[in-house]
Amino acid sequence: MRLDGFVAHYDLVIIGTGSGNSLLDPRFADKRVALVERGVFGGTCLNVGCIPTKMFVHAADLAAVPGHSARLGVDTTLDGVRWTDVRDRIFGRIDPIAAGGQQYRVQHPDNANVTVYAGNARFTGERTLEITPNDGSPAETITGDQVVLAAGGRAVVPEVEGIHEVDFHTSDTIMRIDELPRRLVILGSGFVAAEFAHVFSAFGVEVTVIARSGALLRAEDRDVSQRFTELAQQRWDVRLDRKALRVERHDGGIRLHLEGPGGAETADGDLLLVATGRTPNSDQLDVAAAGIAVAPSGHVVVDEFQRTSAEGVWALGDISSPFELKHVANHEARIVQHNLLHPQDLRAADHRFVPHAVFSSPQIAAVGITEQEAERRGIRWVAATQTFGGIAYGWAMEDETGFAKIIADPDTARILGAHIIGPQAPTLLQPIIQAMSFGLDAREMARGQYWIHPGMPEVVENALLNLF
Ligand SMILES: Cc1cc2nc3c(=O)[nH]c(=O)nc-3n(C[C@H](O)[C@H](O)[C@H](O)COP(=O)(O)OP(=O)(O)OC[C@H]3O[C@@H](n4cnc5c(N)ncnc54)[C@H](O)[C@@H]3O)c2cc1C
Ligand SMILES: NC(=O)c1ccc[n+]([C@@H]2O[C@H](COP(=O)([O-])OP(=O)(O)OC[C@H]3O[C@@H](n4cnc5c(N)ncnc54)[C@H](O)[C@@H]3O)[C@@H](O)[C@H]2O)c1
Repeated sequence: MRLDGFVAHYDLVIIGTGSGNSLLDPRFADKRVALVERGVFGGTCLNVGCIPTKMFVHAADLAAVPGHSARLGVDTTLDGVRWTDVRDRIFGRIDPIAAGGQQYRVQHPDNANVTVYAGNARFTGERTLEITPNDGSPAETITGDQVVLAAGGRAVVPEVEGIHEVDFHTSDTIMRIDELPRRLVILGSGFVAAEFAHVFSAFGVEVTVIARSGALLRAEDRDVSQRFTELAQQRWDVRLDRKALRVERHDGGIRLHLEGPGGAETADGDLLLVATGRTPNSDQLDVAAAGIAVAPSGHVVVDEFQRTSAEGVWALGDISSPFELKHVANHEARIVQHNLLHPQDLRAADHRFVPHAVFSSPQIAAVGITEQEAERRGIRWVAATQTFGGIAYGWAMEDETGFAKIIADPDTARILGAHIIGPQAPTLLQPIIQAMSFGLDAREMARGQYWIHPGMPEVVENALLNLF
């Protein structure tokens, strides 16, 4: 039993068990640590993000095979998609990992120094947090010499009239539904929209995508975004330049009222997926009460060492990073880990060449600047493009839509950016990330090594050769 007014003090308090959980290793064994998690242990990527989505994408890629194999002379048919089997296989593998991770921290002797709080943390003062346990027991106050904010973000729900009166989904819930809908309306046209549109359409669902702007994935290089939009229009009902005005229940599902170039219109679906971005959880943590500065976007402000504006408070991952990507959260976790252990030898995070990939169909991967950005920032550049169809493996596949574009500095030949749309795009991008990170220039990269023939990386080799 805790006495009234009891405050538990720790050397280190970590809020969030996504990337936050990976901070702890045997080097922290002599420290008293509190680990606070209000939701499912393991955070977004494991439970509702990268991992399950890519497991669905893999299944969707298999379901999509009959759509493109016949023109190569291989007739296949899709006999069916056992949605609940797909779903249960995925979460039957993921849920035990989350449960096992929690059990390890709570019960294993390795973690004798760690106290796990299953509850919501909120700052009430400098490095002072009130924890409201999930089980309804009384709130507790804890303090820490060091505090790490790894509390991530959450899906944003836009202010569309009636949205809270219908049963809409976000990426948190759509993967656990009990049956496939006949029709799915997706509001938004970014990462989540592109990946789920592919998954559900490959599984036979009629998908409508509602975009505010004139293209899908418009943060990508303009040619990539345009190509993706053209291809999407062949598979899905894509509505561009639409404003969502109102949503209502209709015919057992939903009806979205839109305003577009052609005036008023509606989009009907059995389910609505809201995919309009994410916001950091800094507000719910009440970081202002601890004197922690926040940017207008809601991201906690950090310096190059991942320190916040408050003494002894660090932040990493989606709560402070506008990239909102797991590899960035992982990198920042390693930096915070080092800096906690070596306060006299702080390391800076490296955000120079942060890549991303969209696991839709086709796949997209990019790193560095776009031509549009180079123009905006007054950077001199040269760009070259290579189609997949123009190299042996892509030609063999009869790929007619994929390409790789590489942007370089005309004087130094340093690579400034790369944008790939087509099969295996994330894998093909990796050597370019490596070249940028280690300062290998485009000429050297193209000519100073062998490229396996006829391997798909020849698309990168030829884009590089086309540059100079
Ligand atoms: C559908 C989807 C697909 C994605 N796919 C990819 C991908 O393919 N590749 C990629 O790089 N990134 C992907 N991401 C992004 C990636 O998941 C995130 O960047 C990453 O998980 C962020 O990690 P984090 O540790 O910062 O936060 P999280 O993993 O979100 O962890 C934060 C934890 O803090 C807890 N928490 C929050 N507030 C409190 C509080 N007040 N008290 C106690 N606990 C709290 C939360 O419950 C959560 O468990 C995807 C995201 C989504 C939504
Ligand atoms: N493969 C990956 O790495 C991956 C996959 C999924 C998600 N994620 C991460 O999760 C984050 C969230 O993904 P997301 O797709 O929700 O966000 P996003 O920022 O990629 O896209 C949001 C979309 O919603 C639109 N939008 C915003 N407000 C709107 C409104 N009021 N009405 C209509 N449309 C509106 C935007 O124009 C944009 O198209 C991303 O930032 C990404 O970093 C990454």
